[in-house]
Amino acid sequence: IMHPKYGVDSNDPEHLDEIMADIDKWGIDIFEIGQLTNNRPMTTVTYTILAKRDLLRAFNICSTTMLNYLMTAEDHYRPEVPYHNGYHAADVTQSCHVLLSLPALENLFTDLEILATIFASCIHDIDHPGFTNNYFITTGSDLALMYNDESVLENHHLAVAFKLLQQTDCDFLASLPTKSRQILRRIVISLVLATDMNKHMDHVAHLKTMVEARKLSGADILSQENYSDRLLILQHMIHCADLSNPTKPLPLYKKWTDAIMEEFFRQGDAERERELDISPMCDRLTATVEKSQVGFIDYIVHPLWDTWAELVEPGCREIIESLEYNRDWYYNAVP
Ligand SMILES: COc1ccc(-c2ccn(CCC(=O)N3CCOCC3)n2)cc1OC1CCCC1
Ligand SMILES: [Mg+2]
Ligand SMILES: [Zn+2]
Repeated sequence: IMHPKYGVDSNDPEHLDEIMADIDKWGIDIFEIGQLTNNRPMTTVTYTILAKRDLLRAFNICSTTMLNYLMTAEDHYRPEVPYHNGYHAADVTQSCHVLLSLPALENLFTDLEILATIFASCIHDIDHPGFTNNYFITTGSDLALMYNDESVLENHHLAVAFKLLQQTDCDFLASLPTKSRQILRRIVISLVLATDMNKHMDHVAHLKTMVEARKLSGADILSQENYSDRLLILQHMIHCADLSNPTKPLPLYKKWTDAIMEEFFRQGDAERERELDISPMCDRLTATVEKSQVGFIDYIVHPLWDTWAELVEPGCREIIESLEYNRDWYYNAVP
């Protein structure tokens, strides 16, 4: 069967063609893709990337099965959640796609590692309820009980994503040899677990160590055959993509900020309702949105991207410049 060009139907195919021409570019408008595909940004972006990278052919993946899986997975993102929905999944997937194509990373990863990274990105927040790990832990939720307070949401995203493969005509990995399936599953698990903010400091430290060691040994940083270093780079990559909003063109960044703040405020509303302490930045009555973004950039996003830039230099220069421009904009917008 022939499928639509990007895997999904569009109310305005010409316009979608124009937007999707920028699929390899940092700063593509994910919101517009969603509007042109009846809220299917994740399926549209992921299918297009897999097809463009020839990964469907490389692994003999049936397009119909791939689209069944992607549509079902996208249906398991919650549209009522302001930030952690299918739009964010599409954004992280497309961002990883661009980072995978950086010149410094050319020919470094195997097709299986690339497939795993794109799969991990598109499902990395699946069935996100719109509350943080901390909320589930402090409220003694079943989810926290299930995962013993350890990367609760990230473990849930992984379990849901792999469970969906058992649905009829959704197992797009069926054609992979068992060994490849096991390797892919191992990579996907470690990448989604790497998106837990609690792992952030260890990640940055670990990558810094690796970059320093490579510099000292004089070896070209990115010519290693060593699997664990390649996995470390992919973990850092998906974490950078997950925290890439402040590096995007300002109009997009501001939309992401509005969305995450609304999600945080709804958590704050629930905490106020339940007479719990209101989490930082979650109180809509006292929040300082601009100041919070400046702090987020200075303490989290900039150090993370600086470490990444050192690894892939000079491929990240525009991204860092965009981040610094946006930081100044929010700094000057502080009331
Ligand atoms: C555009 O703004 C943001 C975009 C992304 C993030 C962000 C932080 C960590 N992640 C990774 C997922 C995670 O671990 N989370 C999800 C957010 O809540 C904390 C646990 N994502 C935060 C953002 O702003 C926050 C609100 C004001 C300053 C910080
Ligand atoms: Mg997450
Ligand atoms: Zn995420």
